Amino acid sequence: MDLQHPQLLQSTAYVNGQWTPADNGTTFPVIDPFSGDLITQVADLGAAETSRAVEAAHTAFPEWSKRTAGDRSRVLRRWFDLLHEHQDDLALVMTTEQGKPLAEARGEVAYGASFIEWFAEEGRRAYGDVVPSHRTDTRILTIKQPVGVVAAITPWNFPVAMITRKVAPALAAGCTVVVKPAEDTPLCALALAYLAAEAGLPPGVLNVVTSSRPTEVGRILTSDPRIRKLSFTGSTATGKKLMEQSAGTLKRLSMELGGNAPFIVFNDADLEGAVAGAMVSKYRNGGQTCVCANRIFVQSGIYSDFVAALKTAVENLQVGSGTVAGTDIGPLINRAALEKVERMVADAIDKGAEVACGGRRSAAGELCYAPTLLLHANGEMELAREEIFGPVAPVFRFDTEAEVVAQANDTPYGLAAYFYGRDHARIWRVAEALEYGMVGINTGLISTTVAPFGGVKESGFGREGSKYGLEDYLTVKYLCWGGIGEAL
Ligand SMILES: NC(=O)c1ccc[n+]([C@@H]2O[C@H](COP(=O)([O-])OP(=O)(O)OC[C@H]3O[C@@H](n4cnc5c(N)ncnc54)[C@H](O)[C@@H]3O)[C@@H](O)[C@H]2O)c1
Ligand SMILES: O=C[C@H](O)CS(=O)(=O)O
Repeated sequence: MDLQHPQLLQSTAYVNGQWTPADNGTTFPVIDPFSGDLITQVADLGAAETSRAVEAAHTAFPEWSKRTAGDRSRVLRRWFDLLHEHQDDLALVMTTEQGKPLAEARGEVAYGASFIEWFAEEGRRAYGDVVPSHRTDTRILTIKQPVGVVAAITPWNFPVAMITRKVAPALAAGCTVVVKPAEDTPLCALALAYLAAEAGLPPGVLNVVTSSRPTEVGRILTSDPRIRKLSFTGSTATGKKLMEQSAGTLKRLSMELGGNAPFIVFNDADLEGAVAGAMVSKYRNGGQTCVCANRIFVQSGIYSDFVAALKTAVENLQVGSGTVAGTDIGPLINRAALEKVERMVADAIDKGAEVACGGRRSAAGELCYAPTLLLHANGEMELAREEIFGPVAPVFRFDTEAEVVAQANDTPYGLAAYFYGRDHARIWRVAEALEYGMVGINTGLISTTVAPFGGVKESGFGREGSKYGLEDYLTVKYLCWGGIGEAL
């Protein structure tokens, strides 16, 4: 990997300000999903090392939490600047370990950095209240205090942004953090830790535990009483397990889980805009995002024109190495992901889907899947019930507003939904009727640090980004000040 700053490529965990190998020296491989080549071996930490990382965060908490919000903000601001200074290197690390095209990787670095900038500012406005008292001899106040030591467990699909979206508000609030990144993509997490240290973050405030044994590490992070909050981004199945494991020590939780996004196109939609929105929502990161359009519902009156235009756009997507300019779709993250996509497409075809294009592996690379458009999709298909997490767009046809809203809501998930239409009354009706945490109206791209990101139902709870994101890392303390007596 040809980095301008090779020291960004670390291969040991980061604990208490030290680059730390596993106690027994074991490592696990990090593989380039496009070439299949070994990038590097990374320290494979277990329970004992994880407990020491928790100890480090616990020890660092008093000093970090007592700093002024302004001091913490200045460190975060330097970290933000360093991410931009090293954007190209960070993007190359990301594309090499995760596979997304470099242009998307650069975009993710900027997106991830935006959470650091945002919460560097938000952290300075953790205001309390002075409350009109219920007694003349008593004064009532509230103050905001950091929740304590935070564990963050993050996925492979956005290996920078999913970490900064948690770590930035946590640090801004005065918390300290232990991060366990996904085993497929630990290198971005280690590069972020390197730059955080360069920014002046004290030892123990941010710790990164790399491991190929998430269950073993998770057991420590969910059971250690010194961890007061767990923030998790990943599949709903894993989120449920972690929630159960956290009950024993009653941890605060944020759960950013799986999705099954409907993308609805009404007859009066702007056709060109709807096609562009479907493309960005479906095929960003090769379809490996939690807010990807997972079911595309098209009203009968616009169906033929929309499908024809969408097919042309899908057929124009370029599949290949993320490091090659012009690539739109990189490899899937691993073989299991490829086999899951293949299984879901085969199931859909068995249940009546017609392949308009794609529907097969791509010759561009071992883990590449051809951008796919499936017609005549129906609710019996597995891809209608579970997130595909691949470059496959199933199209469902509908006739009425009531029918499509019912179909869109017929899922345990509730993360993101999208619809295109121009009738203002219908926009209000549908936006309010969709059971999702986030709704894109005439847009397929909704993710931004200024807005609250999160879901309902089995897509989780808590919000990341926005003015709400800091609250997940704060507690509200009520002060009841008596004995004041009457004015002299
Ligand atoms: N809602 C969101 O903001 C959001 C964002 C990105 C991804 N996701 C979801 O994440 C999923 C894809 O990511 P993934 O495949 O990495 O999910 P995953 O649940 O398999 O893994 C996520 C993280 O959890 C860890 N993990 C897995 N099992 C664990 C266990 N038993 N104990 C402790 N840690 C464990 C993994 O090592 C990884 O770090 C999709 O469902 C996607 O929708 C959601
Ligand atoms: O996978 C979903 C992440 O939240 C990525 S993004 O925030 O939608 O870019």
